[in-house]
Amino acid sequence: MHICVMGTGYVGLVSGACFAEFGMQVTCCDIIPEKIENLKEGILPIHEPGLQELVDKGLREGRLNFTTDQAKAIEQALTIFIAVGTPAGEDGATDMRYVDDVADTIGQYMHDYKVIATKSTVPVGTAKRIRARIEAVQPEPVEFSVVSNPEFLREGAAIEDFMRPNRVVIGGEDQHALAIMKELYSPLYLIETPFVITDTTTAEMIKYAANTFLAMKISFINEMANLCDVVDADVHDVARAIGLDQRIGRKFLHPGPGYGGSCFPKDVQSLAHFAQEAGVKLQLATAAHEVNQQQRGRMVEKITAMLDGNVAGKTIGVLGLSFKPNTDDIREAPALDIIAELQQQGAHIKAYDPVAIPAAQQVLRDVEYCKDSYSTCSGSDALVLATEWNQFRALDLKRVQALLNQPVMIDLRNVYEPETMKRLGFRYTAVGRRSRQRDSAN
Ligand SMILES: NC(=O)c1ccc[n+]([C@@H]2O[C@H](COP(=O)([O-])OP(=O)(O)OC[C@H]3O[C@@H](n4cnc5c(N)ncnc54)[C@H](O)[C@@H]3O)[C@@H](O)[C@H]2O)c1
Ligand SMILES: O=c1ccn([C@@H]2O[C@H](COP(=O)(O)OP(=O)(O)O[C@H]3O[C@H](CO)[C@@H](O)[C@H](O)[C@H]3O)[C@@H](O)[C@H]2O)c(=O)[nH]1
Repeated sequence: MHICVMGTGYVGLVSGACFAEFGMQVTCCDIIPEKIENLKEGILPIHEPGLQELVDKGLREGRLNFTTDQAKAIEQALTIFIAVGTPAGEDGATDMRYVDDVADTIGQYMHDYKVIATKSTVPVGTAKRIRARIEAVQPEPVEFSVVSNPEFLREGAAIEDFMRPNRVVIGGEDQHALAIMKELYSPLYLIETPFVITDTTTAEMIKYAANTFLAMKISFINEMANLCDVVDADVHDVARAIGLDQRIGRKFLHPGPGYGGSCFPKDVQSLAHFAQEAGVKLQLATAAHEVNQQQRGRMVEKITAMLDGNVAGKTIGVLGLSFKPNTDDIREAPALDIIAELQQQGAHIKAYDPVAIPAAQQVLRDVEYCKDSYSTCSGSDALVLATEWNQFRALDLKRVQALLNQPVMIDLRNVYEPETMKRLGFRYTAVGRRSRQRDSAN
């Protein structure tokens, strides 16, 4: 089956490469010519484990193509996936311009029946909006189906998430389109993937409900961690113990500097915004967002407190710039806001990230970018662990201590054990970790 994917960001590239791996004939389109020229040569715009191998294979075996020729790609395909960005607009509303443009392009170049499947995260009502736009620009009326097929992949684990999803959600209004969609995902039946088949509006709603619930879990544990800090309890034990209750679950209860990335921050706000437009006030979504915003400020306070209340003139080494490990994506990365605030307060910043430095250089000025963790420590008055890349989990702590001007570490991802750090002679703080020796009963 021939499919066309509109957009070569994370979702477009991963979906395209994975559908090609499933045996489909895939054409990925973008409006940025140099991106497409690079992709034709196998040069990827993003760092995602496993993606290079899949793209190389798809190109080599002729199942994966890249083009700016949208007319031809639309003409050839039976199913067209929309995978363009839906960034936050004003007041948390979703900026729909890219989705609208794609719908117009599809309408213009469509000459026979197509299934138009939205993978972008879009506000409730978008399927109807896409239908109306296509009908308005079609040169002559041609039948088509609009389907909502939200994507749940995580950056850094995108291939695995696409190939072995917890579920596939397909929202559609007619059986013919649903049958075509099920056929596309048929390899997943072999691994007994649950399919949720529903209407388009419900499918659109599911994506926001999932992301907002996960964001709420993170904000909840961050609030618990902040309280643990004050009452000297240990949030790891709290998270583990509550998570062992299967009704709660252990995942997404890691405290830290708050969630970042291109999804949770914008999607939580977008849900609250379109709910409000529908006359419904979503207090939990709003609270999750507010807690998340405040968490970054709290991290700055933690760092400042470890430097005697004043960072002016001090050098702070920061490990990790991307919003999470295994990606070079810095969209809404907590590290960036924290660095900007520390700079505002007069600190000099040294920073290292395994892959995100080129992206960070575009937005963060006056940072001394380093070649590895140890050169970041050298001459710094404190070390901040901002993103939990694996290589930061296994630092030679004796060497770190020797290189720092003073043995101060602020671990925003709770990678190290407070007691071990204390034993090694560090002045160490984390997020919600108990700092004094445990009771003898423990
Ligand atoms: N990033 C993720 O992990 C993830 C996961 C699930 C869902 N989503 C959702 O998927 C969507 C895409 O996210 P992303 O991170 O891949 O986006 P992105 O912004 O990284 O990439 C979007 C791409 O679309 C291209 N584009 C814009 N207009 C176009 C047009 N008219 N025709 C063809 N291409 C066009 C852009 O040039 C860009 O390359 C968003 O709605 C996002 O919320 C993202
Ligand atoms: O216990 C946790 C788990 C995550 N995070 C943070 O939350 C953010 C998002 O992490 P994650 O969900 O792993 O990455 P994303 O790639 O943003 O994926 C989310 O957003 C995607 C886009 O909608 C969805 O497809 C995924 O299902 C959803 O997990 C990151 O800043 C993490 O550091 C925490 O602070 N604590």
